[in-house]
Amino acid sequence: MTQHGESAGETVREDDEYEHHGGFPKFAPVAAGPDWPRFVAAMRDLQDRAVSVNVPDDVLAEVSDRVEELVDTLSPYIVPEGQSPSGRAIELPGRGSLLMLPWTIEKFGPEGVRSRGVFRRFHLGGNGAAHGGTLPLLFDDMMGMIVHAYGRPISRTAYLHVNYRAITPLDTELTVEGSVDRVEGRKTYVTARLMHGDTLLADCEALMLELLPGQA
Ligand SMILES: CCCCCCCCCCCCCCCC(=O)SCCNC(=O)CCNC(=O)[C@H](O)C(C)(C)COP(=O)(O)OP(=O)(O)OC[C@H]1O[C@@H](n2cnc3c(N)ncnc32)[C@H](O)[C@@H]1OP(=O)(O)O
Repeated sequence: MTQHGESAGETVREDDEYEHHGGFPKFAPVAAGPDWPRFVAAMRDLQDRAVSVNVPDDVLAEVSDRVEELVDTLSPYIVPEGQSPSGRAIELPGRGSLLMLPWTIEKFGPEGVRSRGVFRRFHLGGNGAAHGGTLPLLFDDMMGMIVHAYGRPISRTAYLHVNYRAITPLDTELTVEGSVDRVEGRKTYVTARLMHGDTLLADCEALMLELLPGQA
């Protein structure tokens, strides 16, 4: 058997590598346990605090001890990609993933996807506006979901073009909506718009390329 690489100190065989690395992992939706939403919500609050406080040294030392304890408590439960509820609990804000914007999907189908939510203090760029880098994160995840909801095979973003049309406020309910414009062979062209009421904040066009067999 051909040997391709090392993982966590173990040699990975070709058949294992195909299953875990050589193709895109197969994700299945999951119903997260009752405390997962609470855990993720508390972690989001913690992130907000982490970027917004100015803490006395003694308080910070104590908090750091407790955070390090939490990290140690969770460490034995690390699982491979695709096995955590994170990102797979589609009914939760941000699909239950701390990385994703904590937005809730309102519409999900071949005609398009719409999601609603707020940018929080954690997403602050400058002068009260969302950081410019957080919009592509929102759009890129939307593009993946739009392609998925359209029934296209797993595709990767080849490009993502964002036009920033107006300042994106924090703590303000916004919507993002998009759909497939056209499909040309492996290429799916997708567009989406970020709105505050009737005001266009940003729009985005992406080229999503269907993966070839074996492409990751
Ligand atoms: C669990 C329950 C929940 C379910 C509900 C949620 C679902 C949720 C799903 C999420 C699904 C994941 C979504 C991941 C979305 C990412 O964010 S992926 C991460 C970001 N993207 C990447 O890392 C991609 C990196 N790039 C690559 O891997 C490779 O470049 C690609 C994109 C696979 C393409 O490589 P390739 O297959 O070798 O393609 P190549 O032959 O170069 O080009 C093919 C054609 O596309 C054109 N093309 C390629 N790149 C470009 C470009 N940048 N601009 C213009 N044209 C281009 C070429 O010119 C060529 O055109 P033709 O000559 O055929 O006309």
